[in-house]
Amino acid sequence: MAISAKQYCEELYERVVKRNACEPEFHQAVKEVLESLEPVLEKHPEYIAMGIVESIIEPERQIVFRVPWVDDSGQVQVNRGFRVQYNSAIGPYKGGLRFHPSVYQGIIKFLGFEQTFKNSLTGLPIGGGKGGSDFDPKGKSDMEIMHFCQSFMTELYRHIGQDVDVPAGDIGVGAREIGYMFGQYKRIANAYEAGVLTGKGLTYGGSLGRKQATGYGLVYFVNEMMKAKGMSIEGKTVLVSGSGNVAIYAVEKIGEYGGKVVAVSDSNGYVYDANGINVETLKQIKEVERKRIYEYIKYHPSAKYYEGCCSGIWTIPCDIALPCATQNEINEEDARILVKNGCKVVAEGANMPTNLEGTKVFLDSGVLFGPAKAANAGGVATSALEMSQNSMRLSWTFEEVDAKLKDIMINIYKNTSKAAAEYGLKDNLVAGANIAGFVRVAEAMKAHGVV
Ligand SMILES: NC(=O)C1=CN([C@@H]2O[C@H](COP(=O)(O)OP(=O)(O)OC[C@H]3O[C@@H](n4cnc5c(N)ncnc54)[C@H](OP(=O)(O)O)[C@@H]3O)[C@@H](O)[C@H]2O)C=CC1
Ligand SMILES: O=C(O)CCC(=O)C(=O)O
Repeated sequence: MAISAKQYCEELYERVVKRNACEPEFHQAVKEVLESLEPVLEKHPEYIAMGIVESIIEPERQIVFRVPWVDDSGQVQVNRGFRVQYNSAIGPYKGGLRFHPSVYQGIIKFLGFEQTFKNSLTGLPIGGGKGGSDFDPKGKSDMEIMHFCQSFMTELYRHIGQDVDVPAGDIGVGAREIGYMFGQYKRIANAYEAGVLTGKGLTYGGSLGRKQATGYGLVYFVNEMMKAKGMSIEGKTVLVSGSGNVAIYAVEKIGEYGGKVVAVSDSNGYVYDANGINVETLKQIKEVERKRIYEYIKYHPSAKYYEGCCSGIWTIPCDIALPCATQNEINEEDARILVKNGCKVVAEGANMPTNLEGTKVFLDSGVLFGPAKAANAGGVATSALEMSQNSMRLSWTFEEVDAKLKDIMINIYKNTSKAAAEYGLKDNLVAGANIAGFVRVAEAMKAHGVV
């Protein structure tokens, strides 16, 4: 007798844990997806019979490499580099590079796995991938960053290409790092292949609007979620964790919609400004000076700085919470405090910032919850728009890119809520995003046969 979808998913999850030991973030990401897919697999047993679920969990290729470089004191340093080419059913592998000391195989795998579903949700032809290194950019000189990026690309270049695998930025990787890596790629490959990386500078093939896209897209998604329930961002109090690329442009767009962000953070602490976080100050400190968030109170002495990582920010009463720093920054207790203090909307700018228990608290409490795969997909979607412009050798205006981004986020909201409702899970956008993201990739894999 055939086993039920539930039993299949439970047994598969056990095998995943065994085969990928000591990778808790990866297990967490897989568990959430398998739980969401149970009703789909009941209705479509062919996905089990054809091994689609098992295949989608297994990366197509995992590359691990040595990254030697020389620091400013002449000392040789050796880091580890990763690229996980997760799934190419619907397009070339696509996803960012993360430079952070916490990076190891399990982090890159969870990110690559989630990226596959996210990229599918954008409706654009991009497969899933992710990479990075345990290199810590903090406190490094510009020369050290350049030497590291060049060494990283000296190995990575042989695995990527504009029709093969297209990396971009993530934590610790912005336009500066992409610039150094692009320069090294061009030199080694002896080709001006503009579409090999995205998030490029505007003078050499970058797209207007890419820098803003993840944060802006997140707020477009929040706006759609709230509009559908007769609510609006205007006049709402908002918390944004992190103070990097995603956080800065989420703060900016919330302000444009009439909301007030009262706190932002970094891994050392958070700043509370009852007058509303000043986004120009934030850009000055983080994008120009590359300093810590406590510098904010030097510009705005009435604001307060609280030392300590990372839950403190979630104790501030708010209407909307936007976690935009890193994985598992909201646990069950943080979620309970947010709900108790009146938070009605949570949308994930970071990847997997809420753990499984925290997510359950939000869903059970009727909080409008926008999961990362859907809510932060605006960044990679705009990367795909950058690839299109590179292929056409054209540049769209900021307004053109931003209008396309907005349409994409509106469609992601529609498709995730429709998929949730179709399987009797109305308003559960976690399930909706996993289901809608899965089905598109699964159908392509089915068409390709066992490959
Ligand atoms: N950039 C993009 O286009 C996209 C990014 N994302 C996700 O958004 C999140 C933020 O990325 P992005 O803004 O690009 O990265 P940045 O490097 O620009 O900023 C990261 C921010 O998060 C904080 N942070 C990072 N790690 C930790 C940690 N372990 N504990 C506490 N705070 C931490 C950083 O503080 P500190 O400086 O102290 O380390 C910093 O304020 C990530 O989860 C990323 O995967 C998702 C989609 C697209
Ligand atoms: O723009 C990209 O290709 C990747 C963005 C990213 O890393 C993400 O969506 O998590």
